[in-house]
Amino acid sequence: MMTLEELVQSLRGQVKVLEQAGDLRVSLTAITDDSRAVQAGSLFVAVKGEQVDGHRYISSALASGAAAVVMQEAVAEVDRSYVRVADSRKALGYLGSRFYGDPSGRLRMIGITGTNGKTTTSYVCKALLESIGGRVGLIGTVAYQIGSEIIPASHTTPGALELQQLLKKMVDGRCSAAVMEVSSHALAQDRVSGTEYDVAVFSNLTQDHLDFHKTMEEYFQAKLRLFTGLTGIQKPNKRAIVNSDDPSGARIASLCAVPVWTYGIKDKADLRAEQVRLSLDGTTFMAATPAGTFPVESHLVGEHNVYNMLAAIGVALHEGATIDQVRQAVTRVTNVPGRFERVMAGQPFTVVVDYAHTEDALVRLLTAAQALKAGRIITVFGCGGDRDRGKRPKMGRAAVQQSDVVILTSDNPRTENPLAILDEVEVGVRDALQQRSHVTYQKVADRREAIATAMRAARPGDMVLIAGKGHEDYQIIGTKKFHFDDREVARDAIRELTHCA
Ligand SMILES: CC(=O)N[C@H]1[C@@H](OP(=O)(O)OP(=O)(O)OC[C@H]2O[C@@H](n3ccc(=O)[nH]c3=O)[C@H](O)[C@@H]2O)O[C@H](CO)[C@@H](O)[C@@H]1O[C@H](C)C(=O)N[C@@H](C)C(=O)N[C@H](CCC(=O)O)C(=O)O
Ligand SMILES: Nc1ncnc2c1ncn2[C@@H]1O[C@H](COP(=O)(O)OP(=O)(O)OP(=O)(O)O)[C@@H](O)[C@H]1O
Ligand SMILES: N[C@H](CCC[C@H](N)C(=O)O)C(=O)O
Ligand SMILES: [Mg+2]
Repeated sequence: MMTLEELVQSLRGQVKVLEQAGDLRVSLTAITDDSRAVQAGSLFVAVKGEQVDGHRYISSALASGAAAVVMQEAVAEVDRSYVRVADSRKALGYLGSRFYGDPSGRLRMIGITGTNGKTTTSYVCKALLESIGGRVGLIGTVAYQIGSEIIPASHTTPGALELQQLLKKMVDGRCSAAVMEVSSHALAQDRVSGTEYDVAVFSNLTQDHLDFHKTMEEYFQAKLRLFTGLTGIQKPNKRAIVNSDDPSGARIASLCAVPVWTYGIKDKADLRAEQVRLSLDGTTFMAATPAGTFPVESHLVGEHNVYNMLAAIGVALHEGATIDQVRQAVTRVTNVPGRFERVMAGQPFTVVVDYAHTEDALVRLLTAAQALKAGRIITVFGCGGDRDRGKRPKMGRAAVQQSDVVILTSDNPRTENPLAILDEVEVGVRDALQQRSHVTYQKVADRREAIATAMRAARPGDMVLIAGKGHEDYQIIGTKKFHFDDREVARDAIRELTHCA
């Protein structure tokens, strides 16, 4: 058990303590920022959220037996020990880290940020680091993994306390390193305060999440925090690994005060891919790195994955992997769930499920498909509700620009009217159709029906791309989650074809 005094020491130099009252030696059994989870002896941290203000729940937390409160606002009715700080959301991560034994200080911590490529890079990174020896934990969009334990992910980057709990589990589970995706939401909301990274990776920055960040500059500044945050950390041998083919990457490299390795294909980067050969079964290239130049053979498809591999190779080399370890481990990565995942059910055409849900991702997916296709490209996609509306027409345009058949459908409509979302995507579709009038276009709001329509339209040699939901095994309509898996639905639709034939 820990006292409030011990916990508050973790804020020193990080978050200003404005006021304290009561006995700070009070022992705390748990820590939470959710009044509904308070038990006798808990510390309740009142956080101002995006939806509600946690200070409103202080009385309820006290009624449930909270032993102490950390808060930002002066609240009159607190009759227990309390500490008032300048920023309770930022404090939450530091307090959590201390409560769970500063786990990030006991692991090699790899943080990966950027609009696209984080999940893929994290999977490759985990495989590469495991080749050095030792267990490697993983936190990201698809799942949280601690050894053989796999916890379905609620967020790409969990909330501050859940994150510290997971990292503690990794320490307890004798992991030597943790690879994690760090979303821009997490950086903006201080979910990773108190987490000390050894290596930070930047993949790229293109439009997404402008519902939350408002401008691209604000979005960039959120990503940048992962890199400027490295400076204040005491760990030895820190490094930033940054895609210098992306203009924002070059900017991050110039603003980062720790040693940097750049990576890229176009640029004269520290880690470079040369002689890239793409095929539907995988990719080969020569990796020119600070440790030497060597051939890489991978099952991952598309040029965008060359970037993801270079980033992961950079991390592994920095962490001490040998070239042989890297080469063997890269080849062992067969597939990242829902990323260019082939569905093979005996059909005479190619079916790919992919998580492209931004304009740039869709362009990269279609570019890969264009280079590898034998017949036409049939693209089924939509855009998520309650998310950045600005990306909708752009994705519509991108789909038409590189497909032969476009079937516009629903992604996760959430609380929006699905048809209204389609209308917004359609603005871009119609715009691009003016130049590409040969493209066949349909709108099928029901995703299952849209996938079946694509399968019926496919001829031998065609490539059907089902984009946007990747590994997701659900569809969110309104506030309800229904079971829905593009891969399963595609397989069912193919089976229907053979039944009807
Ligand atoms: C917009 C957003 O990011 N919101 C996140 C945010 O919640 P919030 O600030 O809105 O919290 P709130 O509901 O206002 O509550 C404020 C405080 O009051 C407390 N409270 C609330 C009610 C109550 O009865 N008692 C109580 O004490 C809450 O526990 C909280 O401490 O902080 C929460 C905890 O960290 C997150 O769960 C929540 O994610 C929401 C559900 C979400 O959908 N987020 C998505 C957009 C997201 O985070 N996505 C990113 C990026 C995805 C990617 O690109 O890969 C991700 O990392 O997943
Ligand atoms: N390096 C890359 N650059 C651009 N697009 C990419 C890159 N890597 C993958 N993509 C595309 O983006 C999609 C999402 O990739 P991935 O899941 O690895 O990224 P992410 O950053 O984790 O995404 P999210 O933030 O949604 O979790 C892929 O399915 C692919 O279409
Ligand atoms: N982490 C991303 C995932 C989007 C996936 C897409 N299927 C959607 O629902 O929009 C987000 O929450 O914006
Ligand atoms: Mg991800």
